[in-house]
Amino acid sequence: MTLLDVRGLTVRTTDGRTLVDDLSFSVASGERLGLIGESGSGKSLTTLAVLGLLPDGMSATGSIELAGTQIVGAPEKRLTAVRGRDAAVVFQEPLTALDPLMRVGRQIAEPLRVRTGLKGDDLERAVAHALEQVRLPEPERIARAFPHEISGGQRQRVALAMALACDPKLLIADEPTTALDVSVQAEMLELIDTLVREREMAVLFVSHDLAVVAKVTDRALVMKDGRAVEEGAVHTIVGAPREEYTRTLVASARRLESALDLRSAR
Ligand SMILES: Nc1ncnc2c1ncn2[C@@H]1O[C@H](COP(=O)(O)OP(=O)(O)OP(=O)(O)O)[C@@H](O)[C@H]1O
Repeated sequence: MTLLDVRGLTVRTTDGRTLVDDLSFSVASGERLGLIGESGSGKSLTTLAVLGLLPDGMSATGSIELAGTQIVGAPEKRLTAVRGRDAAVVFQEPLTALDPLMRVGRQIAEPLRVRTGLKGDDLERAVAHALEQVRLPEPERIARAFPHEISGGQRQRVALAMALACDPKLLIADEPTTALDVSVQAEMLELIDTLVREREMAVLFVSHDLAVVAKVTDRALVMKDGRAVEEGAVHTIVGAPREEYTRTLVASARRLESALDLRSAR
């Protein structure tokens, strides 16, 4: 069953620049699609459009159907109902999602309360459980902390716990490991992979890094200058890229990988 169906999506600025150009793709329930492309290719704007979160001065045309709801042109009330329940997002920078002045536990409690109706001690236990699920040690301590009192990797886990709190059908992950130290990137990727598999959740995974996309997704869509260049199974894209641009991405991922191998061998 199709969960997300994007047809002819075009994002323009009010001064007439086209940043996403006639893009079409779909994601089935439980499927994992990677959006890959260099910086500026339009990946983030595409995911923001899916959530109806385009910045001021930009508008979308075309069609985005998410779990049966038309997002393009939808009133804010309809978008609020969709966010969290049908699709939730983890951004590159966890502080985007977190309120700096609110304790972590309260930030997770709010979406949990809305979805489950839990209160008091039950809600507190559910918060601790949500923190344990993203493998945070000492959940009670983390729940009492403010975002600046925990590490970047822990903050990203908290942002993931918030995104998962409403049990969305689609998780959008926009470069979720890019801002993290290399040492915790692999752990975070593994965690996202495990949690979405357990929940049979669909994923739209955005990255400029083909190696990362290959780890978490089944299919990938390659974007360049706001357009789709190539789409297919990840192993086909990596093993036999058809387009010149994709070949360049694959080659640079290989170069990086071998450079890292050389470094770790030292
Ligand atoms: N708020 C904005 N105002 C004007 N132009 C923007 C804005 N946000 C993005 N753009 C432009 O839109 C294009 C696509 O940006 P987008 O952020 O979607 O790319 P991306 O592929 O996600 O790259 P990155 O990984 O660097 O975020 C770029 O040319 C960018 O400069």
